[in-house]
Formats: sequence, structure tokens, C-alpha cells
Amino acid sequence: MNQHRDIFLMCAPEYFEVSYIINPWMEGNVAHGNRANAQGQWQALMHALQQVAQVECMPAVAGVPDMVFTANGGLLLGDQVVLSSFLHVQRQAEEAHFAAWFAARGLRVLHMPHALPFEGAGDALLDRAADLLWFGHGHRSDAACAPLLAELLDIEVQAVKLVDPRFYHLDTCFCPLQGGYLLYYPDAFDTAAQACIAARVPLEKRCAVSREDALNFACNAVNSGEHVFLNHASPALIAQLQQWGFRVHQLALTEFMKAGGAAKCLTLKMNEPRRKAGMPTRLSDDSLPAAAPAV
Ligand SMILES: NC(=O)NCCC[C@H](N)C(=O)O
Repeated sequence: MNQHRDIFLMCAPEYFEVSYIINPWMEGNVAHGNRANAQGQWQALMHALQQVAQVECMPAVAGVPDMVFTANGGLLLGDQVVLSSFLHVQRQAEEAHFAAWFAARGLRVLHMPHALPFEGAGDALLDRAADLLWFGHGHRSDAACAPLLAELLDIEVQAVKLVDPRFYHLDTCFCPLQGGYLLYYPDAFDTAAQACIAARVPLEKRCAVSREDALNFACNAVNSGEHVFLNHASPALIAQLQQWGFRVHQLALTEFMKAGGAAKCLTLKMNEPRRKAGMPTRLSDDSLPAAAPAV
């Protein structure tokens, strides 16, 4: 097996449902989900990912329906993971389950100061081409996390403010891709953040997606090598991605959109080297945790 395959953590939707409202997508959807459909959609995503990457599964737990969104469990870099501390009480019980799983997986679990909301890889996205961590705040994660993440993980952090409640996590409207490319929805950001993104990512490498694509969760994409997995993309967006050399895989994730998530939120990348290849490191330990058996 190719040992450089990406490894993604998923959690089966055994107990997934919309049973409370903590984002605008959930409004009107309480008890309107179809778990059998959700299971089918989740399986299809897992099987598609398994064609190009490895998938690990953590056990689902009754009473925490949003734990299916593993991206929100923490932010992983090298052998460390910064555990999330959820803004909403409805998700806070997930923290202990993620912490136990990460520790058993051999990761060093780091904590944000008590009571500082931080929602993991939902709001903190690595841009490997620039060796940069993009950090979204304004809805869930607290802006004060940015310098703490830089210190804890020894990485440059670029904070960007989110302003549209429908795009409440950075990964709903921003997706760094291999090679320094970027999909994003500019209107989800304040003007300072829009200017910052434009200054840091060259025009030819950045695609401002349409409102329609954004609302179809096109930015909530999983990228593994040349592959991009997403709920739905317009022909224009598919053409752009293909022109950049990507292969687009559309997988309906409509059951999860009722809770405000899609492909990217349903995964957490488990092998993120501390530095991109060839970059000097200020830290001595560049090791990665051992992989658990694939499912
Ligand atoms: N955007 C994400 O990273 N995750 C989706 C989380 C959905 C969940 N219902 C929430 O509002 O926290």
C-alpha cells in the first residue's frame, strides 16, 4: 500500500439526527432527517475516500448526534492535536470522547485555556503550500485563539473574520487545495479578511465560488492529492477545478446539510506532517503518530 496515503477520521451516523438548533441550517430540520438516507450518503462518501485514501472510524456515541462531524473534534498537526472546546453546550459532551480517542491513537492532546471556544479543523485550515494556518472567528471560535494556536503549534496563523451566520465555520466557505489553490466564498468574510485572502493567494490560484455553489457546500470539500470530494458543484466550478488538474467527485450529502455540514466536516485528516517537505523545522520532533488499522 502507498504509505503516503492520506488518513481521514470519520464517525458513523448511527445516532445522527437534528435534535437542536445551533446554526441556521438546522432551523426547520429538527426531527426531519432520514437516518437511513444519512447512513447511505455517509457510506458512499467513505467508500469514495477509500479509493484514494485510508479511513479510520471512531465509535459513535448516543446523545451526541453532531459527533459525526469529526472535523470539529480538534486540530491536528504532527503528533499533536489541539482539542476543541465547543461554544454550544449541545456539543460539549463530544470533547471527552474525542480526547479519549485521540489519546488512544497516540496523539499528544493539547488544550485551549478553559472557556475559550475553539472548534478544531472546522475553523482552522492548514495551507500546506504556504505553511500557514488559516483561522476563522466571528461565530464559533474565539479570535483570542489565533496567537495561542501559533504558540502551541509553532506555525504562522492568519486570522480571518466570518460575517454570515450561514457560513459559521471557516470550512463552510474556504478550502485550501493541494498546490496552493483555494476555493472560497468572499461574502462570508469581512472586508479586511477578503483583502487579506486576495493579498496572500495569487489571483490565478484562487476561485471565488458563486453564492449557489457556496450554499451547496462546494467549499466544504475534502482534498486528497488530485481528488476533490464535495456535495455538489456547478459546471463552471467543476471546469475550474479540472483546469487546475483536480478530479471532482460529487456525492450527495443533503442529510448532513440539514445539520449544517457536508464532506469536509465529516472528516478529520489524521496525517498532517508538522512541516511541509523540505521546509526547515524549528522543532526537533517531526514524527507522525502510527496509523490505526483501516476500516
Ligand atoms: N462545518 C463543520 O465543520 N461542521 C458542521 C457542524 C454542524 C453542527 N450541527 C454544528 O452546528 O456544530
